[in-house]
Amino acid sequence: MTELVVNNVQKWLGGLQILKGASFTASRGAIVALLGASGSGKTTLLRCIAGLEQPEIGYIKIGDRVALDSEKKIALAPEQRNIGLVFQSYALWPHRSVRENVGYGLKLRGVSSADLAARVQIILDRMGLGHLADRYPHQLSGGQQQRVAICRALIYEPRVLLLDEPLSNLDAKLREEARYWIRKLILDLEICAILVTHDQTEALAAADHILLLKDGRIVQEGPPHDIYSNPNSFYSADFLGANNVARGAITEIAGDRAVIAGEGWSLEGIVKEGRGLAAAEPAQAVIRVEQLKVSDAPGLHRIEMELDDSLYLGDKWEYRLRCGTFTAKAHGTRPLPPGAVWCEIPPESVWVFPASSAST
Ligand SMILES: Nc1ncnc2c1ncn2[C@@H]1O[C@H](COP(=O)(O)OP(=O)(O)OP(=O)(O)O)[C@@H](O)[C@H]1O
Repeated sequence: MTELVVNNVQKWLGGLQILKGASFTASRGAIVALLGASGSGKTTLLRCIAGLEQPEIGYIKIGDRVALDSEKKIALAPEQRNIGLVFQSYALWPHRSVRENVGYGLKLRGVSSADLAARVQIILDRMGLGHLADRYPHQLSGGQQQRVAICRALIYEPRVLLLDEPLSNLDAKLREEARYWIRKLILDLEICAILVTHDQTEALAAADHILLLKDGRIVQEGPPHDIYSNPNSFYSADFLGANNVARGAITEIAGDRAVIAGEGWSLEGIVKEGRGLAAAEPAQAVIRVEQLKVSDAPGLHRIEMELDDSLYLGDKWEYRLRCGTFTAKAHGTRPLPPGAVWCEIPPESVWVFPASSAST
């Protein structure tokens, strides 16, 4: 069931157009990640949904209420929108206890103290914070503070939960745990969540649907697996994953197959974005690091490369490889001596784009 409709949202700030027509829908029991480089407009879009920014153009519906309709001059205030907001900084009140932090919004809305106490206790217990109700924020760990911030947003029973980089203040281990339990919580509560992140791993792991933003536009959207395995532009391909990028020129092209080559190397690949690709034109290819397989013998789709070094990464080894002007990384389970190796690069994993598509 659709809980959030965002249509053609356009926003100017300081004379610049920051959002250039964002449209998407989100359903109950699903997490949509707004992913993109710094400055791509993720937070601005979230703030427009929350009502903290007012777009000059656009339409936003939350549940069954129209929150924004620029044509009809409708713009609901944040507290009328039935949303919960969690900020990166958590924004807890330092001089209020956990119980007061979570319940304060309800108190302002005139909820009776008995009802308020019961609702606060239920949500704190649910999040494993019941025993910390009388503590103050400075007496809590970062992870606990984050849970309090989420309780405070959920206490209103919002239709849509908006999360702005909620995990970025946690250390790496806590972050992994937090994205698991936040996902579980949202699925259990069957609410709709919009998660702003610049961390691709977080978006891939936590979201059901990713919107990839660039310069105020959604340049690709889809389930994490689709975005990862079928990027529609160089930006999408290069933003996600760990990649090797080969820059050269097209030497052959027929349909969706092309050969890209540079000084001392040549690779067969598939054309992911045909616009502007022709023989002799500059081009670039993205190859996910995990697609390269290093071996010691020639074979189908194997090219000879020079192995410069093997770096120990703990759970694997990283090989630094070179073939003319093409340099690459690959992974393996053991260190290899420097020298000539054969590297298997299947054409399906060599995604060819025009050189100019770096900026689109
Ligand atoms: N009040 C403002 N006045 C002018 N420009 C602004 C204002 N707020 C944001 N911007 C600009 O809007 C663009 C988008 O900012 P936004 O914070 O939405 O990006 P973001 O994708 O969330 O980035 P980050 O990951 O760094 O938080 C940036 O170029 C930013 O400098």
